[in-house]
Amino acid sequence: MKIGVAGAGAVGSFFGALLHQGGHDVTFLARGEQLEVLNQQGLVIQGESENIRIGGEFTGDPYELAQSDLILFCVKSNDTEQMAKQLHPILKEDALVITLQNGVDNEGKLQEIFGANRVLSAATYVQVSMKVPGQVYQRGRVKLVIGELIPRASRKAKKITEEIRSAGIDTQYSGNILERKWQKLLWNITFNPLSATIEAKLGEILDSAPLRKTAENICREALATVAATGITIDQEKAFSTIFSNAELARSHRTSMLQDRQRGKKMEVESMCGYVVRKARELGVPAPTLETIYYLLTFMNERNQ
Ligand SMILES: NC(=O)C1=CN([C@@H]2O[C@H](COP(=O)(O)OP(=O)(O)OC[C@H]3O[C@@H](n4cnc5c(N)ncnc54)[C@H](OP(=O)(O)O)[C@@H]3O)[C@@H](O)[C@H]2O)C=CC1
Ligand SMILES: CC(C)(CO)C(=O)C(=O)O
Repeated sequence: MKIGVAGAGAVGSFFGALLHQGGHDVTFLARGEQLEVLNQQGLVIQGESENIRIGGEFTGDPYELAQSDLILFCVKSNDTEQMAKQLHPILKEDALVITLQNGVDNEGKLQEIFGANRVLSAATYVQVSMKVPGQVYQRGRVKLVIGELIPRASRKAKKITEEIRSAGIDTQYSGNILERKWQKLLWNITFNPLSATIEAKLGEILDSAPLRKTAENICREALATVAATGITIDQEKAFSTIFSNAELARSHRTSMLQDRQRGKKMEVESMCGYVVRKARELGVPAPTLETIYYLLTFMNERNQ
């Protein structure tokens, strides 16, 4: 399959590299220093058990993705519309776009631009960061759960799941991907905004009584919001899974913390803003989350 990676940062470079290794023809769209280093040295993945270096096609020109059968959509959510509008006029009409992004609001934005039928979604389980350009540092489990957003695209989602699995990536199909993405969002909202506000790794949040209590409050508020949307989630089970999974990622700097430390705009709107607005709309009190949302919004504005 011809695959274009739209946004070869941590997630895009990592999954693009695995697909390249698995025999797919992958083109990585990058920019700035990242692109310069990729062109000079190739891409290095520093995994838990091995380091791999891959060559491949690295470009700053979106037209080089025009012949892709599949786009791995991996920019931060603040860049979703801009990247989608660049790609839409140049892609083949039957090319599919799969979002590996966190949150649950990129899907709708992509469907509006590419059409409902062409967009798939993935819940992305991986811990990756770019310590220096051209090098992705990966820890923890690697897994994708893929699904369609409208029932008539299920055949496409199953086919893509198979293609990605056959490249050696643990990949599952889900008939209810948005619920799965909400579950991932619950994890992210519990830790990403707090970790970015106080610049702490997950282990520090888990070990400090006041920080842990704050994370628990956020988690409870977000769980109540999800319940009010009508999605049925076992709240106690979800709560304990979120905190036990965090134990497995103690040394991870969340992607939002990475953005803060690199002076990049954080994904505040698609993560906190989205849930805060949903809570307000549904009459669910979410004071902790709302406060963190205001603090992060201030930080994003100050950095612009
Ligand atoms: N990091 C993680 O462990 C995980 C992240 N996620 C989610 O995955 C998504 C991607 O995260 P992550 O990979 O960490 O983010 P990164 O910032 O590392 O990657 C995004 C990349 O896209 C590039 N980009 C943006 N716009 C363009 C453009 N027009 N042309 C070329 N390149 C462009 C960015 O460049 P620049 O840096 O110049 O802006 C950056 O290199 C997010 O939604 C995140 O929440 C999900 C699971 C785990
Ligand atoms: C914490 C993690 C790695 C969970 O997959 C994540 O989604 C993020 O850093 O944004």
